Amino acid sequence: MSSSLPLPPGSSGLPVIGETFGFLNDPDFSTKRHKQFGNVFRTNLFGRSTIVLSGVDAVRFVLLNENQYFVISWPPSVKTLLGSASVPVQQGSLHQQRRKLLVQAFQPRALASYIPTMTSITQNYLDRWAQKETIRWYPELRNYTLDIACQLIVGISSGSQTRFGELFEIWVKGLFSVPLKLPGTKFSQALTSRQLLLDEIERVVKARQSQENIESDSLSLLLNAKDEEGNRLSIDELKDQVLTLLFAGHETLTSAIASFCLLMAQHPAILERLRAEQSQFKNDDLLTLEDLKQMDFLDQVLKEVLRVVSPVGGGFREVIQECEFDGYKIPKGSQVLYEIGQTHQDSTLYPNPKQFDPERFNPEQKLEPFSHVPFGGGIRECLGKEFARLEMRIFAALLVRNYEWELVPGQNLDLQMIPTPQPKDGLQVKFRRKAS
Ligand code: HEM
Repeated sequence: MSSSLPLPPGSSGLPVIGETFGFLNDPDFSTKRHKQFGNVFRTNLFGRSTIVLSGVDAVRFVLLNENQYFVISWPPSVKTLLGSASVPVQQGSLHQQRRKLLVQAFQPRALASYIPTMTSITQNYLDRWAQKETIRWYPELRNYTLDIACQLIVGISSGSQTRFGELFEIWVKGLFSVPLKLPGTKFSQALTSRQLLLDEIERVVKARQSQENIESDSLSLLLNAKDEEGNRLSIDELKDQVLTLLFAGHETLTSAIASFCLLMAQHPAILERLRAEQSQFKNDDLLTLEDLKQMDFLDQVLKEVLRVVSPVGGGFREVIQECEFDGYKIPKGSQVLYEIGQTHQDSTLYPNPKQFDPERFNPEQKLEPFSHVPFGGGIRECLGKEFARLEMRIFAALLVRNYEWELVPGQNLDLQMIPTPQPKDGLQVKFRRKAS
């Protein structure tokens, strides 16, 4: 019986705040504790007793026992600001039904229809950067991914330059904050922005409903999507889902693309191999799904980027039934954190884990299930995984074909980890079009 087993080793830290401060501020918080205690340790985060689990067995255990031992758990600020209808917040059968509906915006046909828009926004940004010489790339990349998300998810052009983009940034800043509804707090500002964003989404939805020609974006697909009983999403639910997709599709992708840019600047031989692969394709900027599928080395490189710097560090779950892992009791009512980034650094899975080596993902190497989980897994696997992979491939292909960039010396390239990993000084580069 698990009740007689010991709790995992670790410390609860200070009263109330536990070890939250260290978790948020020390990039080696988990590494130190795993070294001392092994793959499982106990701590206290965000006011809750938390068990942190790392490694392939732990990830499999958590992700395959969703709804049996674990359910999704979000800090109160995230839950309120995403909205009760948002798919990452929903649980049980409703969650599964809603996923089936939303997944229609990410089917291969839908993805293929997104390629021209992704390509032209990418090309516009690349041309603009080439005229600037030196850029602080991270904020530019945030605008870039937001523009693509706004265009393809709600049909709003140049979103980052609009009032919608401004409101969105305020809303994002409140997501992981203390949920105090006092004037001036990040949380109340975000709540106000949420309402204004929902109003704007409603306006777009209503305009779309009265429009004859169908746009090629997720909103059109979601407006028409039906569940098994033939029901469509209500307008209130649609608004929450659209806001969620905008968020999920923006921060994570910015981090992933920026890591690609940084790692390629630091690994010129790999960049040269990528350029050689791209030279096999027609350089007319008209990418097709077929071309993208044949970029095998690029695919390996992007997998290694997501391993070395995982945009999402892990996922929180609440324990709904006491269970056992690795000889320890996992008590009901506590929360668990399954770790993605730490699992990707496990030297038994990835020898010399700090080294950037795309050959780890050579198709001849057999990958153990749940050892490479940048997009999570099980019934909550990332809904936008293929959208993200598509955007990353388009960006990377167009970038390496025609442009070169070098890191401005003297900047701090250490990563700030929250909310997603990003170079502390914003990734400053000299950028230009390659001489042909
Ligand atoms: C490189 C980019 C991305 C990464 C690394 C990533 C990673 C993840 C991870 C790890 C999860 C699961 C979290 C958990 O288990 O608690 C997740 C869930 C999710 N992702 Fe992504 N994501 C990315 C891009 C996107 C995009 C582009 C979209 C949509 C346009 C998206 C939509 C979602 C949604 C809706 C969920 C919740 C699924 C559910 O709860 O059923 N993601 N993502």
